[in-house]
This record gives sequence, C-alpha cells and structure tokens, in this order.
Amino acid sequence: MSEGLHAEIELSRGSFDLRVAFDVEAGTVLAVLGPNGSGKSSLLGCLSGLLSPDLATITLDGRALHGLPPHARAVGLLSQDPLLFPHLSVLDNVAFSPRSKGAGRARAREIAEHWLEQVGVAEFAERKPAQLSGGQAQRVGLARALAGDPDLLLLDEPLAALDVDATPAVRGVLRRMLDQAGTRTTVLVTHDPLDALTLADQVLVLADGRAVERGPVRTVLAAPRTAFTARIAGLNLVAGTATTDGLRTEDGTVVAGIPAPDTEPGKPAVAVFAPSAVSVYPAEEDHAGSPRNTATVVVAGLEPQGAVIRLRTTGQGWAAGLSADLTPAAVADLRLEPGATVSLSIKATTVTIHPAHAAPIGSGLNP
Ligand SMILES: Nc1ncnc2c1ncn2[C@@H]1O[C@H](COP(=O)(O)OP(=O)(O)OP(=O)(O)O)[C@@H](O)[C@H]1O
Repeated sequence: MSEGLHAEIELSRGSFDLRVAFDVEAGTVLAVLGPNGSGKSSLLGCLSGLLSPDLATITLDGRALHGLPPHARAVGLLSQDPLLFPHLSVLDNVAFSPRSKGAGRARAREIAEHWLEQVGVAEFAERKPAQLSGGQAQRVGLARALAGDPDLLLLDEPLAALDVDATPAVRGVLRRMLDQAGTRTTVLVTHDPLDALTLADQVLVLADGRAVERGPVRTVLAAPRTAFTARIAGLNLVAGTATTDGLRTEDGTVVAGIPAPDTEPGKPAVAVFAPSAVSVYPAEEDHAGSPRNTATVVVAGLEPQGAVIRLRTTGQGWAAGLSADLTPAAVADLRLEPGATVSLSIKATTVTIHPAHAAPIGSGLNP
C-alpha cells in the first residue's frame, strides 16, 4: 500500500537478529509489545534512522525512508527520557523542532506555544527543564516531537519512567494527541498492555526479533496465541461506552467500576479487571453484598496457570470470554467442568474504566 507505513527490516546485532515486515495504515497507531530484548528498540531505531539495518524497505505514504539520514525522514521521536536541552527554556526546546525544519524564529515560537498549549504546559514556557516534574517534562517532549509536524511519530515507552500518579494524565494527553493525528502514523513501543489498549489500534507482538502476533489490540489481547501475550494480557477487557460510574456494554448492561480520571461519559471505553478479581459461584447461589457485577456464564475451559486454575467463560452477553482464577480446591468443590453453568461476581472497586482509542473505520493491518 502507498499510504501509511510499510516496513520490511532485517538487522543483525551480534547474535541477535531482527526480521520483521508490517504495515501501519495512515492515521492509525501500532503498538509494539514484547519481552525485554525482543527487538522493540532496535525496530524503532531502524524506523528513525538511528540504526542502519542490513536490509530494509521502509516507505511512508509512498516515500522511501530507508537510506535517508534521521533528520531527513520527517519522523518525531519521544523516548522514556524526553532528552530536553537543559540550557534552553521549555519554549525554546519545543521551538527547536520547527527551527530545524527551517521556520523563522517568530514562527517557530508561535508553533511551540501552540503545542505547549495543546499538551497543557503553556504556563511553564519560560522554565528550564530542571524545573519540571517528570510528567511535565514528558509533555514538553511530546510537544517538541509534534512541533516538527512529523509524518511518523515514534513513541518509545513514553510513560515508563513516570511515577504512577503522573501516568494517567500523561496517557490522557497522549491519547488526545493521537486521536487528533489526522493522517500521521504512529508506532508506540510499550511494555504495558493498558497503553496498547488505550492508545493503539493495532498491536504487533515481538519475540526474539520476530513478529509472533499481530492484529487489532482487543482481539489479540483477548485471545492471545503466545505465552508472552497471555501473560501480559492476562486481563479481562470489556468494551463499551463510559458512564459516570462504569461502562455500558453493547447489550445494554452497565458494568460498575472506577473511571480513570480522563474517562468521559458517552465516549468509547474499556473496563479492565484481573482474573483474580472474578469470584465464581454455583449458578443458583445468591451473592448480594457490596456493589458487584454479576453474570451467568458457561465454563468454556480450565487451564493450570502457575499455582491457580484459570477458568474461561463462554455463553451470551458481556461476560462471555472472561477469565477467572481459582484455586484447585475451589475447582474441585464447585465441581467445575467445561459446559457447567456458573455465576460470576466482580466487585466494582476492582474494575477500572479507561478511555479507549477510537479506532478509525477500516483500520486494518495488512497480513
Ligand atoms: N549496541 C548493541 N550491540 C549489540 N547488540 C545489541 C545492542 N543493543 C541491543 N542489542 C541486542 O539486541 C537485542 C534486542 O535489543 P532491543 O533493545 O531492541 O530489545 P527491546 O525489546 O527494546 O528490549 P527492552 O524491552 O529491554 O528495551 C538484545 O538481544 C540486545 O542484547
């Protein structure tokens, strides 16, 4: 295809070799997940031009990037550490991007002010980077990456170095920027399935330098085909529309949960909870108590997962396809076996509601 990113890359680094081929449709976000050392940073390095692959065909909207030096690629990069120039003000750090693309001083400052406003740190324009918190610095780094008006945005673990309090707000800013991307294509490297879920349309899972899974994020994470994906994606995900205190599923059920700060009622959202948060009861048992979500489901299968047994559900409605972790004793007590009907109960306080990235219609990853 000519629009968006097309990449075929082969790179050897000592005994490690990376061999991947993928497409990202214009205007969409591809998350790259994978264990340590699987080649995620190497892949980004090849796209940005900081690494020279042995063989590569990389095109962006039909334009060949391979062979071009980093500055000629129209690529914006944001890493864990925003690498701001310590001696320049925040404004000048951001203005640096349009300046280096040839904009005059006044125009570059205007562009920088616009992007600082967009990411919510306009008030810090005159500060030096040392006077910013981690979350503020990362917003400035994002403003700098966007101020260069890149055709391709590369995000390398952009939230990994932030403390847990700063992460949701910066994730919210990132999501807003990605939703407004227009035709700009983004590749996001992350360890966190929640980032993939809330920020990306498609996911590519790398292992040992090879793509082992790819497809729409929710499809891949909900039905992982490799042990790595199963481990990182061992979360239950229910898609729907955010409400003030939960999420309404397609069939109209309200799943009660705690909305993340950037969740907006009426917008696409996803309810996330761990299999350990799901209690399983005999179908006829009543289990009233603190606010809970309940559903009747059929047991699809039972698999050992370390010290616990993971039950997967099937049936009708929003609770089909969920996972619940039980002790082997509980499985025996409840006489659970595939085909049995059981009740599930999930405490509302164990469910978090996150905004979902609104996938553009027809955003597919070519095989
Ligand atoms: N400069 C280098 N020279 C030789 N080998 C390297 C170099 N940098 C990385 N490697 C090797 O390349 C492989 C892939 O590393 P890479 O950093 O791309 O993985 P990653 O998936 O980004 O890992 P992490 O999640 O730990 O950041 C690893 O086996 C690593 O040891």
